[in-house]
Amino acid sequence: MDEQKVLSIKGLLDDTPEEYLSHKEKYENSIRKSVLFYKTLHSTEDENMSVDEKTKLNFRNIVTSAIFKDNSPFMLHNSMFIPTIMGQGTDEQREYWMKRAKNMEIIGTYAQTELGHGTFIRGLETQATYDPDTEEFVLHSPVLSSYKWWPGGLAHTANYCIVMARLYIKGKSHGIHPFMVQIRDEETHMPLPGIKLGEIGAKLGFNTVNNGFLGFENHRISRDRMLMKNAQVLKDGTFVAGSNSKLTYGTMVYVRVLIVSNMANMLAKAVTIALRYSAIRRQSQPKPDEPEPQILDYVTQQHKLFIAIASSHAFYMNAMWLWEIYYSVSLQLASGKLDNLPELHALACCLKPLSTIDATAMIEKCRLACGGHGYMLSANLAQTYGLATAAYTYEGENTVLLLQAARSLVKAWVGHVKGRPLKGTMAYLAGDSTVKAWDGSIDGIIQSFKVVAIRKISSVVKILQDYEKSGLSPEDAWNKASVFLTAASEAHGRAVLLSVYKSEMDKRAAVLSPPLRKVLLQLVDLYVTYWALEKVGDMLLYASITDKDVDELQRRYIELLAAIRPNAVGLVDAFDFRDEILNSTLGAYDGRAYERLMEEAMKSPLNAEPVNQTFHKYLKPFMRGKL
Ligand SMILES: CCCCCCCCCCCCCCCCCCCCC/C=C/C(=O)SCCNC(=O)CCNC(=O)[C@H](O)C(C)(C)COP(=O)(O)OP(=O)(O)OC[C@H]1O[C@@H](n2cnc3c(N)ncnc32)[C@H](O)[C@@H]1OP(=O)(O)O
Ligand SMILES: Cc1cc2nc3c(=O)[nH]c(=O)nc-3n(C[C@H](O)[C@H](O)[C@H](O)COP(=O)(O)OP(=O)(O)OC[C@H]3O[C@@H](n4cnc5c(N)ncnc54)[C@H](O)[C@@H]3O)c2cc1C
Repeated sequence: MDEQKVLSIKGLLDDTPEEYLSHKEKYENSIRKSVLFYKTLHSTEDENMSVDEKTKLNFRNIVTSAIFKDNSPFMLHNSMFIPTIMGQGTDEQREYWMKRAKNMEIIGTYAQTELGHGTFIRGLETQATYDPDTEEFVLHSPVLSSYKWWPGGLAHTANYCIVMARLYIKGKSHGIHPFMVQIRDEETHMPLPGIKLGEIGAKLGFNTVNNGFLGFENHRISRDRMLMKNAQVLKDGTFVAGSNSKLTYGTMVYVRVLIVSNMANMLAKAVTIALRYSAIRRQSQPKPDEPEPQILDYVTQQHKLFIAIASSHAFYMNAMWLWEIYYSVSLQLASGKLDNLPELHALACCLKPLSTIDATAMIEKCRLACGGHGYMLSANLAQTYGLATAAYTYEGENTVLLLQAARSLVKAWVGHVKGRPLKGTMAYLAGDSTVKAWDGSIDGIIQSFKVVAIRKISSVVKILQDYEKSGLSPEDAWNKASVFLTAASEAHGRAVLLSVYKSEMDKRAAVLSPPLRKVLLQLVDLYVTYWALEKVGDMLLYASITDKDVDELQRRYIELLAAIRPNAVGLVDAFDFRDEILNSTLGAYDGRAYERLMEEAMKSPLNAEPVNQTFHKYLKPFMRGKL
């Protein structure tokens, strides 16, 4: 998709900064722009795109959706409504609904979370009771906590949604299943009878995504509205279970993978803004007889920012690698082969949390690295933080996902001890976990991260087993050990992130020009060295690092910062964000940050007049003692 084509759409870019719009105006403006933008985007995506093209388009979608400084009310339509139809619909359901959805004849969302439940899907309370007499499902929200709460676009935008509801047949629950539900009249957009809709209110970010609530009062839908690829309800009410009840969770795995690439993009945007600003900002005078230096020449500033460049590369390489796994597992699922699904689930449950934790922290560090001007909304760093930090919670709250990954790691380790073979990304757990002497090479450090993971997983399994031997139930033992279960998952995730980044770069290095190869491998070295220093406690405990080795690592880290400095601006320019997409007074390519700050300041409605009407109404009487 050509960004120039998108950006040239008349009216897409705001002349009035969104910051000065009301909550309602922000939403209305975002709808206006989404329609403008979507007409262009829509004409460029098709079924036959390659994995790489699709991902790039998603990547570009993500990049381009940044135009809004927030996300679009159409976001869930693309990122969950359509994927759920694809993944959960029968062939005929896909045929019918995909045409309508891709043509934007209907706009959908994905309604799973309720006021009372987000994490615990099996606790969802929205009911879908099958009526064999009319061959319909009756959707009902029995109590307030069963209202759907959070789905993007649900409040005023979508007219259809996938509702994840508990299926009841003849009084028996058959678990959570996806239902295609029309929620608004296609002509009038009025909520249909028995449907209550509204917006959940202002949030830290996502304020144009139109997150809403949805309540049902015995609302009837026909039998063919249950998406029946993985499980079916026959006309007479016979329930036909799917091969694996977790297949209904498939969309969430897809989005978790999408989030890893989204974090690469968000972080790239933030560090482009902060680093370009750091190149033009001059401050302080360490050498009395010299001009104020660029703040980018302060090594502390390089420490704050260069890791963000390397992390964006690491997330992107891991995301591309994970997409390949996702697509191959999806093909296997289509032919009924399920045995690689647990590994994909575990990987997504590691990489989504780690990429969102790191990206959120590093985007905030990019903001802080810009001093006072980083605090301006016109810098677009606070909004970028708001978008990124949401991903810590949505699509599976990070702690919960790390515990899911721990579940797989514990199973793998216990199986390994009993002689069962390990496979895929967990195969390294069978490796030697005793490190005789520290190996400070990149591969040596990555190996040390694998040793740390092995040791943390084996030790938390021992804790679990000791608790169970002491008489604790498996559930209580699990809860007691859960802090160290998440730590073991994080260690596994770190080992995956590091080794995949290195191996994916090695694959690409062969085709790079020597200068480019040198710079990109410096970033890999920086990333590995940074994390070895961040996790020096684990290295001391499990990888036989000595204080001399740490001293050497610190010097290497400082030298790497110095080596990367000359290419730092070029590295963020290489992310190739157009100014309109960065949408930042500090990050524009021309470096005119001060002029842009002033231009944006003058757009404040308060600057329309020299004296605000409150002077005469309140201040003057107050100052004259007349109030
Ligand atoms: C601008 C103009 C318009 C155009 C658009 C342009 C742009 C468009 C696109 C780009 C936009 C830019 C950004 C894109 C980024 C993406 C953002 C998308 C927005 C997302 C918004 C948020 C949506 C949501 O949050 S949806 C709700 C998500 N909710 C959750 O994730 C809930 C988390 N909870 C769970 O998953 C489960 O409850 C779980 C797993 C915690 C427990 O499940 P359980 O049933 O209780 O299982 P349990 O008893 O624990 O047993 C576990 C068992 O099951 C296996 N398992 C679990 N889950 C899965 C799975 N998913 N797949 C496979 N297997 C699974 C697990 O392995 C265990 O197995 P065993 O150990 O063998 O028993
Ligand atoms: C910006 C945004 C957009 C969203 N969009 C959508 C959407 O479009 N559609 C949709 O359906 N949902 C959406 N959600 C909802 C989101 O999926 C849920 O918020 C998320 O799944 C977390 O569930 P929760 O909010 O109930 O938190 P909870 O699960 O209540 O988590 C609260 C705390 O409890 C802890 N906790 C919970 N369970 C466990 C456990 N088993 N072990 C240990 N600790 C636990 C968590 O770690 C956390 O610290 C969105 C949320 C946000 C923030």
